[in-house]
Amino acid sequence: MTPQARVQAAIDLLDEIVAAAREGGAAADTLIARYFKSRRYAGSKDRRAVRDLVYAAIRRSGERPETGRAAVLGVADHALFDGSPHGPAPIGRDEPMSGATPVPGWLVDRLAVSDPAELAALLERAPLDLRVNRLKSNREAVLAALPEAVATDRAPDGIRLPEGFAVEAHPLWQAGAVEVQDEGSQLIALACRASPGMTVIDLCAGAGGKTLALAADMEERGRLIACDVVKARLDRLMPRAERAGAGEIESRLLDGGREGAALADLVGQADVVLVDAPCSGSGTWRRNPEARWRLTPQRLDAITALQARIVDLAVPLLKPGGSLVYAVCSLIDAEGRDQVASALSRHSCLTAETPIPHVGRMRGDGVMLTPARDRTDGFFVARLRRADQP
Ligand SMILES: C[S@@+](CC[C@H](N)C(=O)[O-])C[C@H]1O[C@@H](n2cnc3c(N)ncnc32)[C@H](O)[C@@H]1O
Repeated sequence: MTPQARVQAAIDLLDEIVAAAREGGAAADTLIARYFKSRRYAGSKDRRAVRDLVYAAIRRSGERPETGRAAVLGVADHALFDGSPHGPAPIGRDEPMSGATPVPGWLVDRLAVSDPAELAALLERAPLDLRVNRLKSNREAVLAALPEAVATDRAPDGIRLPEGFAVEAHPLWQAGAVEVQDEGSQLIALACRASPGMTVIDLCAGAGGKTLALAADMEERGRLIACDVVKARLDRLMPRAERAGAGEIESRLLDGGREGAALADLVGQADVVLVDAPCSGSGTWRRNPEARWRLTPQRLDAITALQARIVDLAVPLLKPGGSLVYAVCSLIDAEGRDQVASALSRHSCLTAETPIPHVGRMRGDGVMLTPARDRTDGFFVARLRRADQP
């Protein structure tokens, strides 16, 4: 492909990505893979160049662009818009070009961070973090086996690797000694203070990233119950648990809207309930910058209503003295600070505790972690303790 044809390919792809973001269609990665499947003439260098251009355009623009061409005009060499065959048409006078904005305009005032360096860091490339699985190994042994790795600053089992490290091909990963997990996620599992003998419920377990960290803390003693409403996600947990040597995890599929039915026997039983709630994912834009084009005020309202409903499901599961750990990978206050303030006002039995001493910055009754200050994904986490007497 000529450089001009690569630019046109990026424009065509971005048209599809913009439409999919508007209509709730497939993710950018899926659309890129599909595009090249039907264009076998594109070599690996072409694919990489087009992909890089597409992602540069997505990262540059917090606002969903009107067209793929407006998005590409912001990142491609304008000399390539020369009208040559298979390339883009020459640039017209006053042609719209999408601006460089990290955050969609409507969200600017709703984020917990406003400093330009904090905002820019939300779109920087994310590091590759692993959690060493203490059921199989320890950090010193893994660091000795991976000379390119360094220990993370705060998560005691975390290590950080250079970009592009093929972790799933490594024998340590295949043996279950390490799991891919951002240091921020590791710190949230740590906020649960799970220990052997406890009953711990991971209410929004997904494919079990944090469940596995909790299992290591519990050393296979006690009860660890992983719940979710999506069967495909829970199904992915069991093979991971097997690889990690965490065989004692119970999993429960919940019926969305009628979750209480499958939780009835757990009322008043839990030392800890982790609510790693479904959220906008605004703290993980650096991994998924396209998510900014999909979020709308209406969608955010629906997400926050669901979060509040899940908190209300979690509270009765706590035993007196038990703790609810609420977390979102988001820096939108409505999902973090305000959600917890509202939970505390609805449930007078709860009081806020410091989630993780000396980590992050206080935000309301919780703590936030940000890419710029903490070098993690963006998170909000709070720990709410139920009074000893019911
Ligand atoms: C942020 S993700 C969880 C990620 C997971 N804890 C991890 O560490 O990999 C949120 C999860 O909440 C689940 N979810 C959505 N609605 C739910 C509900 N009503 N009850 C329980 N889980 C729900 C989603 O399916 C999704 O897997």
